[in-house]
Amino acid sequence: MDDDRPSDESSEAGFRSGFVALCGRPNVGKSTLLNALLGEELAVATQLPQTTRERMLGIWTTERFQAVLVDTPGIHRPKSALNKFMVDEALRGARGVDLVLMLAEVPRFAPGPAGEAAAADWEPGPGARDAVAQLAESGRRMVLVLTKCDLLTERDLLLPIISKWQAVHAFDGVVPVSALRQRGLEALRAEVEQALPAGPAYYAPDQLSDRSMRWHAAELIRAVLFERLGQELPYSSAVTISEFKELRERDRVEALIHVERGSQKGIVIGAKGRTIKAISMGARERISALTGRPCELFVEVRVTPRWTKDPKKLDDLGYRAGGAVSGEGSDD
Ligand SMILES: Nc1nc2c(ncn2[C@@H]2O[C@H](COP(=O)(O)OP(=O)(O)OP(=O)(O)O)[C@@H](O)[C@H]2O)c(=O)[nH]1
Repeated sequence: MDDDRPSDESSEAGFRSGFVALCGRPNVGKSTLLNALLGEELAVATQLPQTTRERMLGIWTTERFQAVLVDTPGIHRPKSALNKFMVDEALRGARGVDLVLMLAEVPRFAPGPAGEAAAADWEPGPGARDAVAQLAESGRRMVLVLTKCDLLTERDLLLPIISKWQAVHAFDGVVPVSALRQRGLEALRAEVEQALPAGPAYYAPDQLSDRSMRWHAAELIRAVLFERLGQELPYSSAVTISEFKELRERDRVEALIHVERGSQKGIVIGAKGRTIKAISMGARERISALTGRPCELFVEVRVTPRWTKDPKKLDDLGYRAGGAVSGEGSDD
């Protein structure tokens, strides 16, 4: 990345700073890890794969370093224009960083001898291997982060899993974590610190993300929408904010949920408007928790036919290639 930091003579000797990409297949737990490291719900984390659509910078500042975390959409084989956009975003996110964290979920095995036998035969899947191969092309330092380790039935299985991964790629380090249980985060912190070059912070120490509250509000509404309707409304919805006003006592937010068909609009609204009401209430609480202020939220549902298929409509809804990270146009 271009170094556009102002020279800061007052920066502490020994302070480090730089960029770290969080990469991996969809649903491996990138957003949950980012939120665990930052201690806030900044990135949308749901049970459904591919809920992260655009890159966002999470700013992780400690006494010793500032790591600018690039949360990328999952790397997968794209079919639609939206999916292609997401994969391009992920690979773009890995370019020019100081460290790539390749996240992979630990495999799950039954306890006992049957599980041990299955573990002996286990190999990382073709999708994850593809992702590693694509990321390796960036030539960056790459650490494997084995996620969701709380789901591992026996700790003894960890070493064989790690050696199978090391046969796929010579990673610069391997860190098992559980973001949900806050385990392994210290070891990860040490890996990150070690990979960052000496230099002053890029952002103010209290800044948590490069995105506006407006953007986070749309993401949080999308998170609630996915949680409530994920199975019924897979990936055909988008959220835009038509107004975000900071009033004296509260924020006033007007949002549009875009779906592709009239029938989907009916699902989002629900019988007697119950679903949309529940979505608004849930999202209002989450926005308030992030801003620390009361929030008044108005949500409307609009049909935008075929928006996931049409690059022009993606652009209109804010999924703009390369536009997610400010000042990075020269990377494209
Ligand atoms: N048990 C367990 N579940 C986890 C952990 N981390 C994440 N999960 C769950 O895994 C699911 C996916 O997590 P996300 O953080 O949304 O994954 P992601 O990689 O950002 O997903 P994409 O949006 O597809 O890129 C969610 O249901 C999380 O609660 C963990 O440490 N342990």
